Amino acid sequence: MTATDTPTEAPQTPPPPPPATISFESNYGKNPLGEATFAAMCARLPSVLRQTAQMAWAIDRLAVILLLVCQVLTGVTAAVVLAFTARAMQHLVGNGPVSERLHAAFPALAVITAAVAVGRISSALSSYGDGRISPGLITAADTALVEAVCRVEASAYSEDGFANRQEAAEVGVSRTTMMVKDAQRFTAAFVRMIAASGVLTALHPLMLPLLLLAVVPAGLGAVLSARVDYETHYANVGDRNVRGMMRWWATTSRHGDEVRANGMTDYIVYWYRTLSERIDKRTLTAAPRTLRIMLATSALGGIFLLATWATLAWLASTGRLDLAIAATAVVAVQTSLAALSQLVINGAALFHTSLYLADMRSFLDLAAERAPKRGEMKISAPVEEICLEDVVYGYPGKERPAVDHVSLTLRRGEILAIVGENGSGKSTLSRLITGILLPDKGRVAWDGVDLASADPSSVWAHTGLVPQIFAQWPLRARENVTLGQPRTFHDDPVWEAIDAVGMRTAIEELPKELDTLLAREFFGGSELSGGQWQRLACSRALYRRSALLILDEPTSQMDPRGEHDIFEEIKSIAADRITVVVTHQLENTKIADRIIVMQDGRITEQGRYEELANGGGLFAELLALAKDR
Ligand SMILES: Nc1ncnc2c1ncn2[C@@H]1O[C@H](COP(=O)(O)OP(=O)(O)OP(=O)(O)O)[C@@H](O)[C@H]1O
Repeated sequence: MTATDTPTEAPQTPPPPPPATISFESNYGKNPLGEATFAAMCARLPSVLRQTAQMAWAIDRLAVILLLVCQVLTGVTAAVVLAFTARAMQHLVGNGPVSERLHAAFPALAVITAAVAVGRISSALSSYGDGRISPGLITAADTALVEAVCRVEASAYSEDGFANRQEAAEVGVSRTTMMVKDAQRFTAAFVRMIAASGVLTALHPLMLPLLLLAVVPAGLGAVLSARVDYETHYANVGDRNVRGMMRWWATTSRHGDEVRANGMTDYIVYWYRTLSERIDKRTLTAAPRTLRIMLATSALGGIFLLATWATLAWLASTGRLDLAIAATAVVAVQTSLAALSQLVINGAALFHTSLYLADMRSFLDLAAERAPKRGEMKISAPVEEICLEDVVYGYPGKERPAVDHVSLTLRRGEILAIVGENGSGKSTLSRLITGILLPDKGRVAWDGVDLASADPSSVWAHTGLVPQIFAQWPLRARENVTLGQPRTFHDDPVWEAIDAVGMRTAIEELPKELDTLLAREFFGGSELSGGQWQRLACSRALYRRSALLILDEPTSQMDPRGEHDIFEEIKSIAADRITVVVTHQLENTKIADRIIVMQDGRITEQGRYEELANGGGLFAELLALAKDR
């Protein structure tokens, strides 16, 4: 068929597959609310209030005091309004000319007006207090989450459910914004309710229980719908997490070419829509449940409210309640009703928020558990020897270890090359050498110090790593070199690292040289080519002048000159450090003092280039394949 031919019949192809169903069978696949009773859920409120208060106190004590004063004022003003309404009513519904009755009621009316004004001012001040606390609270929660994730042992990322719990915690962070507002509204309603119900009970002891019956169903409804809402959220966490990741990969300009030129757009859009519809479907199945709950509880509440008004009418019409008192009771019922409704609605909101915050807290606890607890031993430079003794490491959920009984000694001044086929364990071995991962069996020791008992930051103060997949930080060019290092007063060391990877001209051509933001997406930002980014990643590792330099496929995107420059630089600085190069470019291993060949997690050959090239093993075979073009 020629290029201009068109097929006469559309080929039969299966429809595109829907997104994979993500289900978690682990502990975290189970909704923690599944078996919680209504009473148990309500019992959470005091602890949520206490935690909110503690967190707010740590952010802004003055604002917390202001909020507390305002809550008390709200209650006092509500009580004053009701008490003086009763007094004013007695005058207003009494006998005599209207002007006289008004005159007699005037002082009480003035007090009511002043109390209402104070109530309004305290409510405005409450919003101000909340406004002062909330941003700090969100920042504290957000940074705590980012820090916790950055600090966990790298092995935690591979644990079942870790990413999903992180996603759930992210929702908790975004809900922090509601925390103070909900708590403040809840306590304000509580104080108002106490004040109003006190007055109401003084008017007639039967009124309050009836009112309570009228609003409790609404509270029950709000809590039960919050529970349904959370259940839906919980069921959707896995899908939402994958959708979020996919969204980033699909829409970031960095992968725009791959998406377009490989004709991926239609499938990605289909995938995204299908997954979103699956999430929507779960959300929609919750809607009738919520409706049923709301209708049933509203009906029940309505019946009790009718009973309250009927009782009031009966008390007044049978003379059991004075008319003036009955009129005040109407106001007190309205006030109590509003306060009680606010109490249950905000209580339910607080409960709702607390569910998400509990996820955040439990993730932070998990992250704290997974934070390195290795020991206090310090590593100091220069590092003379790194020794791996019968090291085994397997990723969670994998049957076969990625590194299997490896013993190896690296000495200062040596360049070690690690080669082997894909998946043979080269990167895992380098992660074990740097102490990013700790072995399941065996030990890795730097100058005799077992990394399992060494403070990891003291280890990483002496490492420089160029990983296979490196970050292109949206920072200035200078920070892309110095990131992770203390600042220097001048740029000479930065330029030195840039020269070492042959990037001087490219950086000088940037609009603001070292000050240029390396992110094309942002105004004033610039972009580097793939190879230039890789050179910059190498300069970042070289700049550290570390005792251990590990380069995992450092030149895969570089032109021959860049590759030559890097390897020359590696050779020239090798005497002071231990250098490890992981590479598939076997010619590059000529610079190594020793090459190890990995197969299925084990070292199967080692020696110098010439020995291995003529040794008739895997190295020789791979070399022959590389030359057979
Ligand atoms: N984070 C991870 N979680 C689970 N398994 C992993 C993880 N990283 C690697 N593996 C598995 O461990 C084995 C060794 O992987 P490793 O990345 O060390 O190989 P490699 O030799 O560096 O491969 P390549 O040449 O492709 O870079 C592989 O089977 C891989 O699937």
